[in-house]
Amino acid sequence: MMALTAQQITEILADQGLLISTPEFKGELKHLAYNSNDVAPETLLFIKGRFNAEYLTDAIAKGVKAIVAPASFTHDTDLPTWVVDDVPAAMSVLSMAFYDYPQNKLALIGITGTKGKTSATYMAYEMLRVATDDKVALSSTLQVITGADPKFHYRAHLTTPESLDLFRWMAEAVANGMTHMVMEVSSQAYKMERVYGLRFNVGIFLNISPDHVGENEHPTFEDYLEHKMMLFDHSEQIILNADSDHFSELIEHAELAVPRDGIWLYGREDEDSPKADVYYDTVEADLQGSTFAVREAGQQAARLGIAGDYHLDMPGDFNQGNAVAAMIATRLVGADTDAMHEGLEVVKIPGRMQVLTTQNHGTIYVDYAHNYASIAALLNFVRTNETVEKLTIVVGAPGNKGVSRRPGIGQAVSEGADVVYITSDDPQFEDPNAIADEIQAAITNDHVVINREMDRTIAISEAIKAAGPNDVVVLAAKGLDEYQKIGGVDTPYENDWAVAQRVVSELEA
Ligand SMILES: CC(=O)N[C@H]1[C@@H](OP(=O)(O)OP(=O)(O)OC[C@H]2O[C@@H](n3ccc(=O)[nH]c3=O)[C@H](O)[C@@H]2O)O[C@H](CO)[C@@H](O)[C@@H]1O[C@H](C)C(=O)N[C@@H](C)C(=O)N[C@H](CCC(=O)O)C(=O)O
Ligand SMILES: Nc1ncnc2c1ncn2[C@@H]1O[C@H](COP(=O)(O)OP(=O)(O)OP(=O)(O)O)[C@@H](O)[C@H]1O
Repeated sequence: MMALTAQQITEILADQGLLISTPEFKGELKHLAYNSNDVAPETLLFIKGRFNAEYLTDAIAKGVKAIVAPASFTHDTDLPTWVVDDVPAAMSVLSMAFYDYPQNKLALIGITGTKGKTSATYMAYEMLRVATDDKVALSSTLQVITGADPKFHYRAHLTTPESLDLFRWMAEAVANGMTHMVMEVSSQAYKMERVYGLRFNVGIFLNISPDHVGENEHPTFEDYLEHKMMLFDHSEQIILNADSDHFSELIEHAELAVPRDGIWLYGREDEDSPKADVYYDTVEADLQGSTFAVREAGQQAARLGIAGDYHLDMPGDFNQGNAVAAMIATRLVGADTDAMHEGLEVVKIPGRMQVLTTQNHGTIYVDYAHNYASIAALLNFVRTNETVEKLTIVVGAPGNKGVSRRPGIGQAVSEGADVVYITSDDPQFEDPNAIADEIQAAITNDHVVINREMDRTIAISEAIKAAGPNDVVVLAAKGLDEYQKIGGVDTPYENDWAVAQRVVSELEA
């Protein structure tokens, strides 16, 4: 049974330089929690975030045995308390000890980037499933997977879980015989110390663009970038996109963290990528997927042995870069090229670049793109296909969240689309029409035909009806979300994919 003695707790916290004071307590703790609702007898509770005094009363009623708290947390109980400098950091180091350092029994890949984390994570996961005969765990925005049996597949709540949950899941993965794990690492994970003290065998840095700046996120872009780059400091080997914005800052930081022969740069052939080790280029592409060639430049890269042509059964030229990063990572943890070929043939990512091909209404994409960088990348990809006549996008922006994304969405539409249906997307407490005004204000290209329809189902239906056989309709930003957040309530919504399928089957019956 998993447990920590009071002495172990004191030693670990002192070793990490986190300890301010130790209780006179000699017992053992058999459960860890950061939420009062999760307290059982013999629990050590972490007091973090905007912890309310009532939660402690609740925890005491449930039999909490001791707490780890910041100096600022005062309470008039005689509960044994470890006072620490930094509770999230303490929670991470104590959780890994409690679960007996499961990360040491897993080859661990961490993936960061403004865009493509989920996609690259699922690609690496599929390749490693083949390579390890299904002994790979996964942690992503969509799901956590700790075993091949679907009973070990959980719905995720955060991109990177709280440290306590992460180490518990890792331990479950180890107990289930998993040997590898792939996980998304958000900048928030570093900021909130959810991965404090965790080392990755391989860290992937996909790209960085302005996003995630605002209330509850990062105060500035520099803060966002700094936290993302912390993955370099915690990785044995680094895979870095040579075409990323801010590349010179990225490589400078990476080289401080890891020797050059532990850094793998990848880039697109035609981008003039600065001295990449691995180059890739499109051989053939259509609206469903692509074949791309991988070339190794120089002796270091040749050690990988992954040169050749690969087929990715998923659209979007940006997904080739995600795939190459994932390929290098899986190679470094033991996958062979057969596993890569097979994994890339089968990978599907819920709500990301899902394609519906119709007879008379062209090709429809359901995709999660929801900021300038991702919508621009998506529209640009469709544009490069010469058979496409009219490009329509259905898009909105959420209320009370990511407000700075609205002009970016308008700009991407202005640059790339022929027709737009501006609609609602989780309006919350705002008026969707006012949000639409902000998007519309940034559509300065007269060529773009603008429609406004705040009922998302109707907007999708009209966009598809108006599309001809050589057109493309992009349903952006909601992926497979099955609700609209309206006035604080998750209001059921059919989901973009289901609406599109229904509309197409009605039209083409
Ligand atoms: C900024 C941030 O990381 N916030 C997270 C953090 O909030 P917090 O510590 O302030 O928690 P809180 O909800 O105020 O509650 C305080 C404490 O009281 C406890 N509590 C609460 C209720 C109760 O009845 N009893 C009780 O004990 C809570 O468990 C918590 O420990 O801990 C909560 C759970 O413990 C998280 O749900 C919450 O994520 C918020 C909701 C969130 O969505 N964060 C976003 C910004 C985020 O982290 N996003 C990134 C992705 C970004 C990207 O794409 O790059 C991510 O990794 O997901
Ligand atoms: N490398 C990339 N560059 C630009 N856009 C991308 C890239 N990869 C994916 N996208 C676009 O971004 C969308 C989100 O992709 P994905 O979910 O993989 O990213 P993410 O980093 O997990 O995003 P988020 O942090 O928003 O959850 C995709 O649906 C696609 O439109």
